[in-house]
Amino acid sequence: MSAELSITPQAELWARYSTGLYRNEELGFSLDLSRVRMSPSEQSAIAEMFPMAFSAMAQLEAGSIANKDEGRMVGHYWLRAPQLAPTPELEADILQAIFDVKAFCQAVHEGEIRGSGGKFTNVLLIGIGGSALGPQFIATALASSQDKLHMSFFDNTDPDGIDLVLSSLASRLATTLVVVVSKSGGTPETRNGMLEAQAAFQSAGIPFAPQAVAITQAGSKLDQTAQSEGWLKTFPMWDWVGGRTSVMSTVGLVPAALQGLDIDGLLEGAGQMDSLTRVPQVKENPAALLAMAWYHCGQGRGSKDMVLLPYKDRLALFSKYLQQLVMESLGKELDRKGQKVNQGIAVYGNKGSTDQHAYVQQLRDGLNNFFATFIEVLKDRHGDSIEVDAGVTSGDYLYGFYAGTRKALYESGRDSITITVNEVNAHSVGALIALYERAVGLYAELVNINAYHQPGVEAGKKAAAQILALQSQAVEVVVRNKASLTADEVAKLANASDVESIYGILRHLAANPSRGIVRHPGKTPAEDRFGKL
Ligand SMILES: O=P(O)(O)OC[C@H]1O[C@](O)(CO)[C@@H](O)[C@@H]1O
Repeated sequence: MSAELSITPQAELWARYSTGLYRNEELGFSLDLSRVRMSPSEQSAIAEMFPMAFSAMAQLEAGSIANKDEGRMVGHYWLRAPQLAPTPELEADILQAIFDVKAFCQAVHEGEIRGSGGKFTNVLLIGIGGSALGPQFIATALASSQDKLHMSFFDNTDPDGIDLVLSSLASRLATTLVVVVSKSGGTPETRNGMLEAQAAFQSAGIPFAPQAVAITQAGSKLDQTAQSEGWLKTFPMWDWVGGRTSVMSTVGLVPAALQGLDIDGLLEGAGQMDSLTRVPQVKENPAALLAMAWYHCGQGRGSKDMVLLPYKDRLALFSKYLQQLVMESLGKELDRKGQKVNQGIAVYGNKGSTDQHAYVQQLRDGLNNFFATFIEVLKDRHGDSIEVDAGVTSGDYLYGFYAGTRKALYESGRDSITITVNEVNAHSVGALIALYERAVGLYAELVNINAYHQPGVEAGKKAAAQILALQSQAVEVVVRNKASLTADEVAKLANASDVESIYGILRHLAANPSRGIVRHPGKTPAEDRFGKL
């Protein structure tokens, strides 16, 4: 057999890897698509769609109304390149906000701004979705023993979860700075968290307002509350920054700076990646390469899930962060022509090698309905490692498990992407965030959807409001009646048809004695009776 036909798979893969690897030495970043089975003709076919995507992205950065459904610009790239903002006023606003964040946090760190108990020791951030996920991801990814303030989060309206955080803050409330984050200023979960925090401060006899910061749009309900109650500080959010792309705005910069993290590094890393992903050639643009691989793997319909496997504990929250960034951006019913497409890419993952002892079994041998994205971090740790075997460290094992899993998946016909960074630091975290923000934006152009609105979440919010309205009707009926009633009887007396919702509401209330409702179990839910406690 002639030499050129005797290429072994390893030699062929090595050739594919080394010729196709996208690398940027300055950022210490590389992107490997060699384990995505995509022929040159398939790549060319997808690449033909990119000039339109690059042009749309350029218009977006120039200030077009890229979010047509909400009539808004999409300006998260300007947060790390203010000079790109479409007006001098916006540029000035961005620069002023960064200046104010630094000045405020310096005053907190130096004790010029203090709590009733002295210098601040803790931050309690209250937010949800993009108003919490970005701050949580960065706080975890960049945490160190040098942190200036300890970070805690309310990111849900779960009383038990709130109690758990409050108990960890117990003796330190007097030196805890509360940062309430809500772009709309009206998200119920965040409002509830704020009220719970205020109640905790009140029962501890600590004034809340002097230790409270709001990050929200001017004029929002939260802004009005902060102004009327005389909170310590407010920072602006702008309508041209979406919640899931807000981490480089005050939403992420305030908590990161309070923690003592390098916010300039975050912004610089993101800005450097933005420059790379602005290049209008697919092969020279890491975000375009990523979007092309997503499109190929899922045939432009998200038919395969994106499994995130960072082999670094610090990056464990990245998959949760990307779930919102990717799925709230791409998970849409209609495309921009109004056609029903039910688009999206499902995202899940945690970290390697941990996940090899959880679901990698199915990835290797089960349903081939995914593509993996490995994130390899070259630097093992600060300082030296012990040897766990002769000449082998735990970091060698982590590398071996990554490389082995990548090989095992490829050999069983599963595609994977590998992103490699030298180490996890503010620059590389900023760059990773920016990479995915751009890849989502470019991919959305390929499938012609608006990546910047979220109509689907409004449905859930409206339904929740209906349930709460039903609750007050049901309670009023139960309290008014001496005899206990079945859910069906309550529904009839409340002129409500949704018996099951009434049952669920009353069963939940009865499980929490302080609510004054008791459940007398019958043989079936229909026979359960509810009365006053
Ligand atoms: O910052 P807000 O307005 O409280 O919204 C929180 C989150 O809720 C959503 O609006 C809907 O999930 C997200 O887009 C956003 O990040």
